[in-house]
Amino acid sequence: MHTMLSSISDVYKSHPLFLHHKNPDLHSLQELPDSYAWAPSLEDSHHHHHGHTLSPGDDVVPPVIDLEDPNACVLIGHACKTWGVFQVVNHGVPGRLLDDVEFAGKSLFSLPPQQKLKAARSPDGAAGYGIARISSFFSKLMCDVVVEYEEAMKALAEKLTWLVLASLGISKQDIQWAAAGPNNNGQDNLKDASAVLQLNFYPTCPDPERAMGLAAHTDSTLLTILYQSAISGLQVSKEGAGWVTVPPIPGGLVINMGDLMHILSNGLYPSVTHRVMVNRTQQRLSVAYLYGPPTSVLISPHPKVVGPSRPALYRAVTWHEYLGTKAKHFNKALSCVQLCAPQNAMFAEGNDNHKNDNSNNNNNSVQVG
Ligand SMILES: O=C(O)CCC(=O)C(=O)O
Ligand SMILES: [Fe+2]
Repeated sequence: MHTMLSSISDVYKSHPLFLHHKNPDLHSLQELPDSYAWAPSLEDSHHHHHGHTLSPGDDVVPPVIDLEDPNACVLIGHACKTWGVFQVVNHGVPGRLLDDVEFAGKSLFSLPPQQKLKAARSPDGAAGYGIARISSFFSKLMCDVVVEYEEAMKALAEKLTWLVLASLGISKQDIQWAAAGPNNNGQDNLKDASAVLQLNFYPTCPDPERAMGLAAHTDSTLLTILYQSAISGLQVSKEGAGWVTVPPIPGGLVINMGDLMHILSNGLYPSVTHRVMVNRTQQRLSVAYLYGPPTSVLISPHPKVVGPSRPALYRAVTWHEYLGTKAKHFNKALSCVQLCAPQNAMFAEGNDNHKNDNSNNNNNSVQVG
């Protein structure tokens, strides 16, 4: 389920998706339908890639960062570099609001299928009930909570974006599209940022070993704030450790780096690949706040993270264009906007005469669109 916050609906209009519920009533299944049974390779990854290459004492879960810690910025930078994901506590979003949004989401998904389908999302729509790209006339039921939640998420997403960028040495003044405008009382603001609120519901599954809640992907965002309630299921991919479960912590929020941050940071903060496993006995609700820049602003490796020894790895792209690339090429989308092979470019040392410092070229600036 999606609630539309900005011109993302214009983006979706240009990339219609024709998706249908094959089994609208997944609550009553005794057996896994064939259409939900994934290839055996899934089982391999269930059992064999689970932290076995790490020695005891290694970090096996993404860091939990206290946002009131004076050192939070440094901790965030380290987490972005090594994991691409972290959890935050003391983030200022009241536990009561998290409970309310969870309750509202659960009531929404527990409506009879025929009632939910009345709010089905159209192929070119951003709002409505549906599969994956999914919000609604039901939002009336939960309007106050959703509006309050969106406001809280927007404030937190801005704060986190500045912290992530600050950890790269990028300040507010360095991001033109996000700078304070004449109309916002001189307050720094990610002006006209775009966002989508997505509620995901994972029913219990009679055969969780053979099914997938949400397939492995990266988010096409700057960052995503995820509330996963108390039920685990989210896994992130970490080099050397395989799939690692992100354990739910009370009141915690999961922060994922998305593809646009990957591009903006010139690959220093890679977007995290993640997926969701299903559960035999417990249904699961998650609330994702997918946060990005205004959809028509060009995003490219920032001049502060581009230099003679580290040329820009990606070309400039708008979120609008990138979502189109993602719709077409899915997990290959980042490589579609890559400028040169990473082995030639990434952290190349003593090799600078073969490269240009592109920092004055259009491709490397963040422009107001
Ligand atoms: O349900 C989750 O924990 C993750 C959801 C997710 O990855 C997404 O909505 O993009
Ligand atoms: Fe995701």
